[in-house]
Amino acid sequence: MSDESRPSPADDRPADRPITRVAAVIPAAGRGVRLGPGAPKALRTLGGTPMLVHAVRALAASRAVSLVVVVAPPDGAAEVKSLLDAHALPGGTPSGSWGSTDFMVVPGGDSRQESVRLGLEALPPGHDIVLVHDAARPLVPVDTVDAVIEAVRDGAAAVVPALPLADTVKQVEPAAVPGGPEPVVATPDRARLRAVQTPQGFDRATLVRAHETVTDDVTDDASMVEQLGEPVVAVPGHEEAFKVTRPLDLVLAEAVLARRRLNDGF
Ligand SMILES: Nc1ccn([C@@H]2O[C@H](COP(=O)(O)OP(=O)(O)OP(=O)(O)O)[C@@H](O)[C@H]2O)c(=O)n1
Ligand SMILES: C[C@](O)(CO)[C@H](O)COP(=O)(O)O
Repeated sequence: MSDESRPSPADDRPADRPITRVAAVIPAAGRGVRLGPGAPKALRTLGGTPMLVHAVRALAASRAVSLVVVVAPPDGAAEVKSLLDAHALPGGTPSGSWGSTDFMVVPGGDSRQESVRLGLEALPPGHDIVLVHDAARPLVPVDTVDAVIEAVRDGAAAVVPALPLADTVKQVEPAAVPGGPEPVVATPDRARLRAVQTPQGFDRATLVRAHETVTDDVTDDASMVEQLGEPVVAVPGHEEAFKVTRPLDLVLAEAVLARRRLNDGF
């Protein structure tokens, strides 16, 4: 069975635990400059299917996720809506819904942070847990999505999936001339560092407050919650939740998809 259709354990909660509805915001408005010339990154294909469709399927694979808000390129919301309608899950679901997961599309902004904020503003009431997931991480396994949801349901205000580093990391000073040697000033203890992925999961009120309060340009939502002084916890991430950023990442993503298809026999 594929990761896209595998049943999700995230709803197997004890009977006394209240149901908390989960929504996901998928920022997909980036241009993909580092990937090179072409369509906006989220609309480029992997295995013949747009990256964004893989990402929405990955989130919708969790039974806990009842709404996905896709944040499209600023002038591309209608195109993205048509694309998602055309790729709705098999079974003849109505427009705007993939199985038991509804979706909506809103236009994004100039930065990831602004796009996430616009997605959050569009969220209807009734979803108390919000995941934020990069469209550029199309192959995240459902078990990782569910682990993040579980940690928020267990009481964490902010949760990030994260992996230990494979490389030693150096802190450097800027080079004297562009492209020149960069003086190394420190080697942080790798054992205490993590590479952070998405989906990141939040208590909705905390995430909204973070986006209302923090004005610095930051690269992930959890760091905004850190700036509020609220605790953020890391849970194990997954190698297949990597971000498609540069051309070589596309090669890896195609290989992962091909392996899944071989394993699943389709
Ligand atoms: N104005 C922006 C910029 C980024 N993103 C989204 O944020 C996620 C992570 O960003 P990144 O991988 O950096 O994507 P791009 O900004 O498209 O890449 P680049 O920096 O190479 O242009 C992606 O899903 C991207 O679509 C967004 O919604 N709105
Ligand atoms: C949110 C993120 O994917 C966590 O690793 C990352 O920070 C996005 O960074 P980018 O520079 O926008 O690719």
